[in-house]
Amino acid sequence: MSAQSGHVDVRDVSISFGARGSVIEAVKGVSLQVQPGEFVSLIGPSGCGKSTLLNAVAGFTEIDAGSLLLDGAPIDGPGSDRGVVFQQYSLFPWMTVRKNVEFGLKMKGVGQSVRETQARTLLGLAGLLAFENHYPAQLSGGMKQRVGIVRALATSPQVLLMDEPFGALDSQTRSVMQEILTNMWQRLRLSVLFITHDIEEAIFLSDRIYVMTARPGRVKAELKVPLPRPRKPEMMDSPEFVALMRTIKALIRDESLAAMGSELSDGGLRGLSTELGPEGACHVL
Ligand SMILES: Nc1ncnc2c1ncn2[C@@H]1O[C@H](COP(=O)(O)OP(=O)(O)OP(=O)(O)O)[C@@H](O)[C@H]1O
Repeated sequence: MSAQSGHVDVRDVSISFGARGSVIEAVKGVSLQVQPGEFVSLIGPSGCGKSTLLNAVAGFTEIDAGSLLLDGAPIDGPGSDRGVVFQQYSLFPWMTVRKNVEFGLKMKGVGQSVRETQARTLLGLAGLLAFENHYPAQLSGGMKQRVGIVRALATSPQVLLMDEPFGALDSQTRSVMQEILTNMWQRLRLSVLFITHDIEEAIFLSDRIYVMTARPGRVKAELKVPLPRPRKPEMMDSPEFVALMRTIKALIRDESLAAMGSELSDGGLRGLSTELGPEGACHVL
């Protein structure tokens, strides 16, 4: 089954913040795409505008220039066609797991029995059915984030927008979450735009990765991940994985150095080369 919708088109988008003379240019002239059913990650130095861009696609942040399209239609605010998952779990503490998941459907006017069936199906996929009547405070961090993902998926969005969703989790839980997310994504065939600081995570999960420059964030490179699906943890030792990891590390390090100023790079760190991965896999812009 291949996805037909969920095409995100970010065209020459610029976003700045500020008032009374002090303007911060967060994102400048960014163009990127997520094809229907594709898993795309955004990675880049801290403060380069990743969250700003994702928030704009979510419809939470206005853009100054360019255009944002979902399946050809302009994005002009939040909508149930996009599910959003943040690093903070943001569940309603007074509601049970299932009621949290049902919330978006209730807001859309979906009746009780359909809501319940849909919530239970998704909770089953995420291995959480046994916890449907628990409250968030009774769950571990990984479980809370799984509920957050299930909640974002409940309204059947075409696109899932994820901003460092596993950033607060320990590495064991994180890798289990990565596998759960990949499984759910493969079954549901939706598009994902995923932000992470973790290069290994970006490679393991993605079809393509955009590396951003230091602020104002622009697209520095676009890389295809040449690994088959389904992904297996042992692929992390493959030459392709290791080469891509090295390439992205160098690209980001160059940008972090640029952001920190030329003195540092003149003081012994200069000479770091931007090694390119497998031929054709990396397109430095
Ligand atoms: N609401 C806002 N008002 C003013 N400045 C903002 C606002 N949101 C973001 N910024 C600024 O825009 C720039 C980009 O921030 P953003 O959070 O998008 O970066 P990021 O790449 O997601 O960072 P990190 O990886 O550290 O989470 C930063 O300089 C930030 O201070």
